[in-house]
Amino acid sequence: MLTIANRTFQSRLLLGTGKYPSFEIQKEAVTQSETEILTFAVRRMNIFEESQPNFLEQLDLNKYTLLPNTAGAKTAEEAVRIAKLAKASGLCDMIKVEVIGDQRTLLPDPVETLKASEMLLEEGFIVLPYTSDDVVLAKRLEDLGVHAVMPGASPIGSGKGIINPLNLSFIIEQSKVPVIVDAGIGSPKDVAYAMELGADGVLLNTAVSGAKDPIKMAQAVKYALEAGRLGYEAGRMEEKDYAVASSPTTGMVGS
Ligand SMILES: CC(=O)[C@@H](O)[C@H](O)COP(=O)(O)O
Repeated sequence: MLTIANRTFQSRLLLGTGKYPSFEIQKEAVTQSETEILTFAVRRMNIFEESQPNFLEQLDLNKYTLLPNTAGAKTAEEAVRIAKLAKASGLCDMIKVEVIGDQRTLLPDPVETLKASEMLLEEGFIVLPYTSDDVVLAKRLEDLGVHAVMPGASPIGSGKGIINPLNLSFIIEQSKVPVIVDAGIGSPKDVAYAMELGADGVLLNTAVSGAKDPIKMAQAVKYALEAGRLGYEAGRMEEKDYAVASSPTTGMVGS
C-alpha cells in the first residue's frame, strides 16, 4: 500500500499518459498496469478545449487519481500558474512539480523546483516534486514539507534506467516521506531494481508507451514492481566476495 498525504493506494505504480500509439492501446495498458494514479501534463492536455480529443475522457475517472504535472514550466512562477490552472479545472489538488532547467537533458532546475514547491505548499497543494537524484536537494524538499519526493532514475524518456543507485538509496534511507523513482525507467528490470532499493513507488511513461507492445509491457512492469517490493520486504542475502558452498559441508560422508 502506498500512502501519499492522507490518501492510500493499493498500487505503487504511477503511470504517465503521453505518446501512446492510440487511445485504445493506452486504455488497455492503463487497465493492465493496475495503476491508480495517472499523471498528465496540464499544458499538453485539452482540458479546457472540449472540441479536442482528450485521453481522460476515455476513462472511468472514479477509478483513478489524477496527478497533473507542470511539464513545460521553466520557472517556479510558471509551475505555480499551471498548478492553479489544474486546480481551477477541478482535477485534483495534488501536483507533480516539474520545472525543467535544461532542454537537452530535461533535467530539473533544483532552485526553481525548491521555490515552486514552497509556493505550492503555501497555496495548500499536495506537492510531489520531480527532482534530480541529489541527496541534499531531496532533504531540503522534505524539510519544506513536500508530500513525496520523486528523484529521477535518468533523463526523461531516455530509458537508461537507474544511473546512480547509491544516491537513490541514500535518498530512500533518509526520507520520511514516500520516495517515488520517476523518469528514465527503461524496462521491468529497472522497476524491480528501484523497488528492491526500497523505493515506495515508481512513476514511468515511455517504458510502456514506447514498448513494441505497450499492453504486455504494462503487465510486465506491474509484476516487476510487485516482485521488487516483495524482494525488498524479504531482505536480500548478504553479498560476499568469495564462493560459499550452497550445501552444508559438516557431517558429510568422507569429510
Ligand atoms: C509523464 C511524466 O511525468 C514524465 O515527465 C516522467 O518523468 C516520465 O518519464 P519517462 O517517460 O522517462 O518514464
